[in-house]
Amino acid sequence: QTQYRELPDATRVAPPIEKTVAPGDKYLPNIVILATGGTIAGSAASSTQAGYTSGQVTIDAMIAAVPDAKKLANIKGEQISNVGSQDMSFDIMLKLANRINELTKSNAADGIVITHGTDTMEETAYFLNLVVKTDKPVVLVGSMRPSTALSADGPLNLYDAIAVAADPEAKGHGVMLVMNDQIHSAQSLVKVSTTAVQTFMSPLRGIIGSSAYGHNEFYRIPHKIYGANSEFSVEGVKTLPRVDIVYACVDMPADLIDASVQRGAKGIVIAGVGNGNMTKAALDACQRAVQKGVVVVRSSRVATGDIGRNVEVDDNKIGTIASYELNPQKSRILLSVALLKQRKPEEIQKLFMEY
Ligand SMILES: NC(=O)C[C@H](N)C(=O)O
Repeated sequence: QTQYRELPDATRVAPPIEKTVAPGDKYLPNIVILATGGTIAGSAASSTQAGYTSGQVTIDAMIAAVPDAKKLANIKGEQISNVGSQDMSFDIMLKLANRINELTKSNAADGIVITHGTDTMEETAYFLNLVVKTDKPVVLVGSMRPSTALSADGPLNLYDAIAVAADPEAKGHGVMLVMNDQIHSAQSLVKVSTTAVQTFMSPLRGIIGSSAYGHNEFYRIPHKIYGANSEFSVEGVKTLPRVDIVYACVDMPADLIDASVQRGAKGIVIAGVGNGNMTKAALDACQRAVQKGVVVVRSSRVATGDIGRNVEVDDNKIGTIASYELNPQKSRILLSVALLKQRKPEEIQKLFMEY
C-alpha cells in the first residue's frame, strides 16, 4: 500500500531561518556537508570558457565561498570523494548511505547536505531515499556552472541547501534536491537539460517546495515510502547485484538482452519505447531471461508518464514487471536494492508501485 502522510499544517510558511536563530545560539542546528564532487566543485582556467573539470575544489573552499551560511547552522564538511558524478559508483553511494545513517543517529547532525554532480544525481538521491534510516533532512545539491564561472550557481544553491537542511520543517520529506530555488523529492526529480541551470524537474509530481536565499516553503510531503519507513537496508552490504539497462529503439537488437543474461545480470531494465514497449523479438528475449530467473522490468525512454502493467504488453504472460513512475536509471536502483533479498516477482512489482 502506498503510504500517505499529512502535512502538520499545509498552509504554514516557514519563517526565514536567520531571523529565528542567531549566530552562536546554542540551538543553531548541526549540519554536516558530505562532499562527493561534481561541477559545484569544478574549475576551469577562465571564467567564460565552456570546458572545465568536475571535482577539483575541496569542501572547505566551497564552505568558504558561502560565509553567511554560518548564520544558518554550525557547519562541518567531510570529503567523501571528489569525482564528476559520471564516475559515481555503488561503492561511494554505499559509503555515503552508511555515513548518513551513522551521523543522523546521534546529535552529530540535525541535517545533511550532499554536494554531488548533476549527471547521476537522480540515482544517488533515489538510492539514499530508499536506504537512509532517518527523518532528518537529507539534501543533495549541485550546480551547472563550475565554481570559477561567471555567475556560478553553486554558492547560492549550497546556501539554500544548508537552509533547507537546517529547517526543522524539512523533517520527514525524505531525500531532497535543492537547486535553482526549487526543492524536489528524490523520487520524482529528473535531469532534463545537459547545460541549463534549470536542469531538474519533477514532471509527474511537481516540486515539493521552494527555497530562495534561505526562505523555505514546503508545499507537500512526498507520497511514496522512504526514509525511516523504508524496508530496505544496506547495513553491511559491500556491493549491489548487477542490473543492466537495455535501450529500446526501432528494430532493436534483441540479443543485447540475451548477452546481458549471459554476462550474469540478476536484473534487466528495458528503457522501452512509449509505455515500456519493445519489438516482438525483444519481448521473446525478455521471456527467455525471466525463465532463467532474471528479473526484467519494463520502463520507458520517454521523459514522463506512468509505465503500467498489461497496457500493451502482457506482463502476466511474459513475467515482466512494470516500472510505473520510475525511469530506467531509477528502476535500476530500486531493482538492485530489491535484489539484495530473495523476493518473488509479484513482491518486486509491488515495490515499484510503493516506492
Ligand atoms: N553539472 C554537473 O554536475 C555535471 C558533471 N558532469 C557531474 O555530474 O559531475
